[in-house]
Formats: sequence, C-alpha cells, structure tokens
Amino acid sequence: METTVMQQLQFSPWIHSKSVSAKPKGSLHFPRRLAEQDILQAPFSFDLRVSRHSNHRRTVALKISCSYKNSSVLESGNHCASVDESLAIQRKSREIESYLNGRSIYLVGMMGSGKTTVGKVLSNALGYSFSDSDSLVEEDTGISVAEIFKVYGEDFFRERETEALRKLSLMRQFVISTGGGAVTRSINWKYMHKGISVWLDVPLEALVKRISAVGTNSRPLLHHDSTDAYSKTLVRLSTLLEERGEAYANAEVTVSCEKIAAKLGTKDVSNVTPMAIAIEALEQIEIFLKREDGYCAI
Ligand SMILES: Nc1ncnc2c1ncn2[C@@H]1O[C@H](COP(=O)(O)OP(=O)(O)O)[C@@H](O)[C@H]1O
Ligand SMILES: O=C(O)C1=C[C@@H](OP(=O)(O)O)[C@@H](O)[C@H](O)C1
Repeated sequence: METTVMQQLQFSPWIHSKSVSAKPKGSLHFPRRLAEQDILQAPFSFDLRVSRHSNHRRTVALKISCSYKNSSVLESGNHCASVDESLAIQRKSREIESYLNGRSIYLVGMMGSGKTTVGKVLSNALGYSFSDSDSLVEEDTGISVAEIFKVYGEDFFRERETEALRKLSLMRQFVISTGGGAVTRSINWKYMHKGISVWLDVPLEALVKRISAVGTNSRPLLHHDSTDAYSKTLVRLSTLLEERGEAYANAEVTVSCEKIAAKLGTKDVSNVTPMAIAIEALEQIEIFLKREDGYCAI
C-alpha cells in the first residue's frame, strides 16, 4: 500500500521579525519501523504558502509531503500559528527560562490529549529536546506498544514504561510526552517529579473525536473491531478517565482546554490549537515556578 506523510509546519516570525533570534525547527515523522533506506528513497515535495487573515494576522505554512510504499501509517498535521502566537510563545519561553533552570517538562494526560503534539511545540519554543516514553519503550524492546500488549501483556509494558521514565529522569532540558497510563504508578511520579509535570486536561468528547479520527490501531487499550468506533471509544475512555482522574490531578500544573476555550470566548474546545495550549502551559508553568520560588507580585 502506498501512504502519504504530510506535515504542515507554521514558520512565521523569522521571516518578518528581527526580534526573534531562535529559528523554529520542525520535523517530519515516519512510522516507527520504517527502514532508513526507505526514507532516503522517498520522494519529498515542499509547498510554502503565505496566508493573510482578518486583523492583520499572517501565517506562513511550509507543507512537506512524502510518499513511500509498504506502510499503513498516515501522519498528518495542520498546526497553524499566527504571528502573534509565535511571538507570544517565544517571549514566554524566554521569560521562564531562568525559573525553569533546565528542568524537564513531563506532559501527562489521557490518550489523545495532545501530549505529543503540544510537546513538540513546547520543545521547539524552549529549545528543549523532545521525547516520548512510548517511543523509548519501542526502541528498547524493538516492537510496537500494540505488539507488546498483545504478546507480553500490560504489566510487562508498565515495567518498561517505568524504566523509560527512569532513564528520562536523568536528563535535563527535555519535554517528555508520557503514556496516558504513566500516572497510575507511584514510582513513575518519583521520576516525573525530577522535572515539572503538566496535565493536559481535555474533555472526554474531544478525546473521543480525536481518537476516532486517527483510529485505535496504535492504542491497544482502546482497540476494538471496526463497528461503532465512536461509542466504543467513548465507553472505554470514560471508564479510564474515571479510574485515573485523581492520578492526573497529582501533576504540578494543570492546563485546562475548557478554560482556554472560555478565554477565547467559545465553549468549543476544538477551536483550541496546540499552539494556544502550549502558550497556556508556559503561563501556568510560570505561575507554578514563581510560587515555588517565593515570588510575590505587587
Ligand atoms: N489541540 C488540538 N486540536 C485538535 N487536534 C489535536 C489537538 N492536539 C492534538 N490533536 C490531534 O489529536 C490526536 C492525538 O494527539 P496526540 O498528540 O498524539 O495525543 P497523545 O500524545 O496525548 O496521545 C492527533 O491526531 C493530533 O493531531
Ligand atoms: O493510557 C494508556 O494506558 C496508554 C496510553 C498510550 O500512550 P498515549 O497516551 O500517548 O496514547 C500508551 O502508553 C499505551 O497504549 C497505554
């Protein structure tokens, strides 16, 4: 089967503003076990498009597309940021740099809450490396998370996940996307507390919509036969959320998508972009760090 990988990256400030020194970085993601040789043979195409919006907003999208054979994985993204948002996230990143002092950020939250998507935006803004505990487990074991669950069971996966978090806890300047169930083991909190934990709190309905859109193949706890995907995902996610709600609340910082939507004057969280969530995360991290530092605004 031939598959297309498409990723849209929004690059704006460095085109027009001299005030931003760090150039945004982007990366194109491939299925986990695609051989290096296959990647080298894959044809790429680039498309740079400038869009003007109302209120003088301007975005510049770089769309990178690539096709290759023998893969069933499709990754695509369309993560737009306005010039204002790009400047805001750069400014906020610089503001909290000294408070962060190199500490890593651990994103926790349900499957589909955007830990990976938002994590990459945050790592770009902060100039941090990005890592994903699931990917680390896959690298260590040589098989996918779905295969680990199928062949060795969940307990084995949880052991490997803890080991991945232990290794990550030795690092600094990382944004880490943890697996949705990482919060259920207290030993994992010991490792995550080496950095700052941030809960991406997304309403259940939005999670179900996102996961139904991408399918459940890579998420074994949600996987089901193909019929009635939306309601099956809804039931399973709602049970997991009930079991884990308190565990997520252990995070030092909470980023509520509903609150961001309310600030934007809407109830619909699907209007809340990964960039807006990343900016809110930095603002909440700043509040937490200043409180921790004994800082008192006059
Ligand atoms: N703010 C958002 N708005 C719309 N879709 C999003 C948002 N954040 C993530 N997504 C989409 O939801 C899906 C799951 O996101 P992902 O970052 O993989 O979540 P997690 O790592 O928490 O499981 C992806 O298809 C992603 O593109
Ligand atoms: O919620 C969970 O228990 C899991 C979430 C998954 O990660 P994502 O949250 O990145 O999907 C992955 O670790 C595994 O399938 C189990």
